[in-house]
Amino acid sequence: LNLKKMDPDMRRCFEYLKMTSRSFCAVIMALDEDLRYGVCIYYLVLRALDTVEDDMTIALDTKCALLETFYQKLNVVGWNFNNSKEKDRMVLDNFQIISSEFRKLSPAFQQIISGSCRDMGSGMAQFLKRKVIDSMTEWDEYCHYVAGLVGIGLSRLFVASGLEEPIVGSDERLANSMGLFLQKTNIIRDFQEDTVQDRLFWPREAWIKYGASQKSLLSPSNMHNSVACLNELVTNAIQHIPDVLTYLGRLKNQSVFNFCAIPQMMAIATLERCYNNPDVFRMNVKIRKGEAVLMIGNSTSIELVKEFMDKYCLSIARKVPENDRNASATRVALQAGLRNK
Ligand SMILES: O=C(O)CO[C@@H](C(=O)O)[C@@H](OCCCCCc1ccc2ccccc2c1)C(=O)NCCCCCc1ccc2ccccc2c1
Ligand SMILES: [Mg+2]
Ligand SMILES: [Mg+2]
Repeated sequence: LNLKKMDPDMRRCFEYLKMTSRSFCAVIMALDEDLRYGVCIYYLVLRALDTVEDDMTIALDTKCALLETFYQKLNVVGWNFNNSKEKDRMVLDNFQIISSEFRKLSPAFQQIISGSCRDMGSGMAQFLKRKVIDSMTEWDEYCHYVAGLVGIGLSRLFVASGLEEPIVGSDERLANSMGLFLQKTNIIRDFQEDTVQDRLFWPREAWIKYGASQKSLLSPSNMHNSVACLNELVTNAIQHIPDVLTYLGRLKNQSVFNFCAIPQMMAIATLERCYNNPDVFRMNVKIRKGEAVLMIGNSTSIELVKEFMDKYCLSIARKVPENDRNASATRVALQAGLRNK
């Protein structure tokens, strides 16, 4: 990456990427040239939008209006937002740098990124007004807005760049599943830290069978039920694996494949660590660094990815408790993931 040749504003955008994304920075930097710039700006624009969504100090009506109109700020020269208290507020404080680089992208890239931001902002506003996520269908809907749309937008960027075939961008169900698998894994893993901050992302239709409220799953006396609820949500998430493998199998460009495969590998490894694990209710369960490094080196072909996927699905299958009420559903979901050999 030739930081010398790059204009100073774009250099600053890569700095913001490094500082606000632990898990996506390296894989974005590894993308082929023009995709790298477009995806970096795409990330920063949506991270800025998400930082507004996450900021509990912004009044509800102010926040909803800002989320719904945020995409228009991409064309307001000099606009930024410096009232955020969030950890990633630097992308809002310096939004005018990000939007100035956005306006240098190709019209095709600009249209994809702006449309994605518009749809995500309106979906986020919709869910802010609902307060809780009720049914499993609403869980899929929320994850569609905050992550499925990213999979769809990225797929369109891959096609617009000429590096991937049209079907990658037109099959929105598979692209959506790429996002849902990642976001559901995050929501499952982040349960403890989200719940103590009163951020409720676990669907009521699931936890209502195991406790009086999402918070009640934190109480040690309820641990058997809490773990059963956790296992039910992991079972729901692994149902996206066949779509993920089909999507990855269609990719032709090596840098695009690595960019798409590595986050999915991190997700299945995280789900394997979370499954049937009471630590999820005490701390943020992380995969071991060595394991992550091993996966990154071995996620370069669909055959290797399928081998890794099988390894983790078998490891989860070995942990399924006989008396878990979802045991058979979990085994069926794991079989579907394995059958995709
Ligand atoms: O605040 C935090 O630190 C975490 O926030 C989570 C939340 O608030 O729920 C939550 O915020 C979601 C709203 C903003 C989405 C920002 C994003 C993320 C990754 C990208 C990767 C490439 C390009 C653009 C991207 C945009 C979050 O970051 N969840 C992590 C999972 C999101 C996955 C997005 C995604 C979807 C499909 C993909 C397909 C291939 C490769 C990467 C993919 C990445
Ligand atoms: Mg966030
Ligand atoms: Mg958020």
